[in-house]
Amino acid sequence: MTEKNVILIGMPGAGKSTVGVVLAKKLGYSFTDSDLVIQEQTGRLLYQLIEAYGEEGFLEIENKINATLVLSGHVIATGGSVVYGEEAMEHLSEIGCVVYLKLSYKELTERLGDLHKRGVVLKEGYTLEDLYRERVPLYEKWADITITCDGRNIRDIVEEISEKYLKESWQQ
Ligand SMILES: Nc1ncnc2c1ncn2[C@@H]1O[C@H](COP(=O)(O)OP(=O)(O)O)[C@@H](O)[C@H]1O
Ligand SMILES: O=C(O)C1=C[C@@H](OP(=O)(O)O)[C@@H](O)[C@H](O)C1
Ligand SMILES: [Mg+2]
Repeated sequence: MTEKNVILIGMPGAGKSTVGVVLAKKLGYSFTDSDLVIQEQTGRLLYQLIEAYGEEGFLEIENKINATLVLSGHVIATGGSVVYGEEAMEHLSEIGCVVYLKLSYKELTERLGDLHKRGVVLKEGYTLEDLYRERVPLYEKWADITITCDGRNIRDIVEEISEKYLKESWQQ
């Protein structure tokens, strides 16, 4: 690994975007949210992309944009569906330390509102539980560090990530 970045992955609602900005401040890094990069590069909102190109089309766009991010010294909050993109995940693993924000199914259901309003990529007939079961093995596969977030506040989570990241010398 030649670049120093922290990449946050996990289910929608796990806290990637909110934790990411606080972590960036603590590490003295910049902050990038892949979802916003997608919106900037396409000139459309995420739900508009899903409407226009369908879920598969959105995943292709997400894969391509994340696979071509050129960043160093950033905390990168990804979108929850990025783990379906093989090229994206290979690239992100190359440019930094991948941190999985793990949240139990129970706490996730309490935190998330209407999934469709949130723009979650959900195949026809899929429940949140199906999605959780399908994705957890992917998050686990790509994680360099896993942080259990249940019942914990943001400051606490940021503290644990930065401690583990700095200890493992990922930043060199
Ligand atoms: N540790 C936490 N405890 C309680 N609420 C949290 C925590 N982390 C995030 N949240 C809340 O959960 C919601 C989803 O967070 P967000 O950062 O958008 O998640 P993601 O980017 O992973 O989808 C937000 O309303 C946020 O304030
Ligand atoms: O998990 C998903 O299917 C998605 C999560 C969203 O990001 P967050 O994980 O930040 O909510 C966003 O990328 C898109 O709407 C799809
Ligand atoms: Mg987010």
